[in-house]
Amino acid sequence: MPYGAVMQRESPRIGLDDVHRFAVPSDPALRPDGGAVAYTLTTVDVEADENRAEVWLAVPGAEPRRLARGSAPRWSPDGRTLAFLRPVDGKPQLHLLPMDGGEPHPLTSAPLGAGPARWSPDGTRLAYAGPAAPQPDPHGTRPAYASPAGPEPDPHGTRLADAGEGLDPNAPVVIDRLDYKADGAGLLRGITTHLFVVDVASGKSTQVTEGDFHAGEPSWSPDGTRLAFAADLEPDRDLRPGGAAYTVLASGGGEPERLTGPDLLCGGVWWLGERLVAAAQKGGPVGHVRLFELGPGGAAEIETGLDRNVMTGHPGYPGASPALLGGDLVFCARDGGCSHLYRIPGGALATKIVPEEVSVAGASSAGERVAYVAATPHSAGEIFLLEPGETTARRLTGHALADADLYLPERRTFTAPDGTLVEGFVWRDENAATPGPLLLDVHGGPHNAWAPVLDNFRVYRQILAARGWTVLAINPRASDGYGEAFYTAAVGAWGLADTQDFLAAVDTLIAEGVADPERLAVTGYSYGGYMTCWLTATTDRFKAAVSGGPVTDLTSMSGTSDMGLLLKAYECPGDLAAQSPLTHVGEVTAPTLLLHGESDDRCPVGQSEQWFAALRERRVPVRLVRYPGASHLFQGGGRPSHRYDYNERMIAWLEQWVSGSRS
Ligand SMILES: CSCC[C@H](NC=O)C(=O)N[C@@H](Cc1ccccc1)C(=O)O
Repeated sequence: MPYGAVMQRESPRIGLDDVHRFAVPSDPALRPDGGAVAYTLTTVDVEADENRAEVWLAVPGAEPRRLARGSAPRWSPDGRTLAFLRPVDGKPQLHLLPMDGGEPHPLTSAPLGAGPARWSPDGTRLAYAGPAAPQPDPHGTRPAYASPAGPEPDPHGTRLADAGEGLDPNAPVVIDRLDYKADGAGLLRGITTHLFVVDVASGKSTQVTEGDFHAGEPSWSPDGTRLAFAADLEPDRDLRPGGAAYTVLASGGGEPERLTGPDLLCGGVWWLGERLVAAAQKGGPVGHVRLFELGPGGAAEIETGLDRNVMTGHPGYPGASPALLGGDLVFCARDGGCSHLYRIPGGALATKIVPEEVSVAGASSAGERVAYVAATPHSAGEIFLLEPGETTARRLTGHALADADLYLPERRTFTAPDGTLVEGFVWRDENAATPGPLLLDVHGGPHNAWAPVLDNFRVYRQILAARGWTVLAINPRASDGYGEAFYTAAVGAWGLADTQDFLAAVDTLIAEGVADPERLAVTGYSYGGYMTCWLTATTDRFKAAVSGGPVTDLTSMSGTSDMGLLLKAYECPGDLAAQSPLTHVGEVTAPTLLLHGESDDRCPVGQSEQWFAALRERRVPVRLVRYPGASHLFQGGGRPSHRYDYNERMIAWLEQWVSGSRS
């Protein structure tokens, strides 16, 4: 599809088919001379029911162009070669694209696939974190890696390991520790993530870390002799949260050298010039991530002057790795629902360098320039370039849905009964009849946040607004972007602490005459699915509910989720039953649609099954829709047909059960 061109649309309003029309850029890489940005563009192949990843190039003043099939482009230090990932026989392998002419050619043939490349400072080697085969099993009982039900296709090829390409799907799986599965990868069967270094000239690959742990993304020392990475090497790491910063010899054969102590839970470490910067939590796994400078004297927190969570970027949690901009540190932190880029000029506090209404999902700097990808109220993602001396970044791409007439979110502040201010966003047609039906939309986490930007999954917001609904997305306490006290305000009090925030916002819109109290509905995913069930079990306000991938029973979650221990010991310490919707399921009357990925290892489908059975037994209208092969993150990277179905069923359910809503 050429730049800017989108398939013809029949209506100026967004429709269900637009789930297939979004083109979403990610992973920008600014050329070392600052003159061009390579990035991944993800589109949908409707026929194949797959997401398609391509490497594109944006040059200021020219139309972006497609370079190659693949993802995760990285420039060589001289700017003449792009390394990127492309699947070969279903496994991501590093390829090289000479930028002064020539075809891309494969560099690696790693048995389990490679990961995104990091060039050595002299451009002779590439490091990556990728899957490593299981260690020999001393008892001889561990089967070779295999997964009977393979996960969804991964167009970027950057997932931990595709454990679905195994040998014997019927082999027993032997489990001795809690970390035997991970959402998205499924059963790990002994596969670990390790660091590899590939010689560019010969293609020879060396595994530089090994052992029973997972190594995080590598970062080169300025002299090219060592790699820094974050990992948890403790033997009982499955029993408590961990993670430390390490360095290891890039040539292989060395032991990792630990740089941080047990007081920091380190999630990433980067060599920025001569500085080693780590992103870590201090004091426990539920709280803000902060930046630390690592030196001979230990780790010193970098003073930003912000009470904001540092966002290094994870699926569903937009952000970017810290980087240098003209010698100053730049990093991402969440503010008011959006991930923003900040710069710390020498000796001063952090300053925001992006507009308020964008959410940054990746950044790359060179000299005094920084390129970033951000969602905006009008687009699910565009590439921007901030030039030296400029305060406004230039948009280099136009991947927004052309000619779509969007309902733009209105930023609102509501006051909870205890006086707490709660922010939210409202989508509605200002000409719609009032009072009208209202859908309360609850985000997951619970430490994620809604942002006032276009979302390539939730087209239901636009469609419902066109049909006279108001969609209300609230950032209640526990949301990210409002300070650490707000972030931790529902620890041990899921549902108990935040219900008032949702109801205060709903009641405000009722009092304003916008929402009809007889036509209220609620939806949400994951923690949002939890809250959907909780609100229908503990109030009688909602006429219908659509609960996606929910947590319904914290007791069974603690032994079945890949994050069960974190949930039980740190998020919901105390009385699990008191915080579980299932305790109150006998009160539910709202017809409920449950939408769940069958391969969800974060909130296993049994959570929906329990809710379904309890409602069905009491003859409350309920339907469970299971998406085969879909992980917890299927809304972002899952099959296009599943994303379409999710939106279609939600709208149909709401219109069926919230009477009088059809315009
Ligand atoms: C400290 S929350 C970590 C859990 C995680 N957050 C980010 O990805 C997550 O998946 N949250 C779920 C709900 C959940 C929370 C804890 C354990 C299992 C599931 C969500 O997306 O809402």
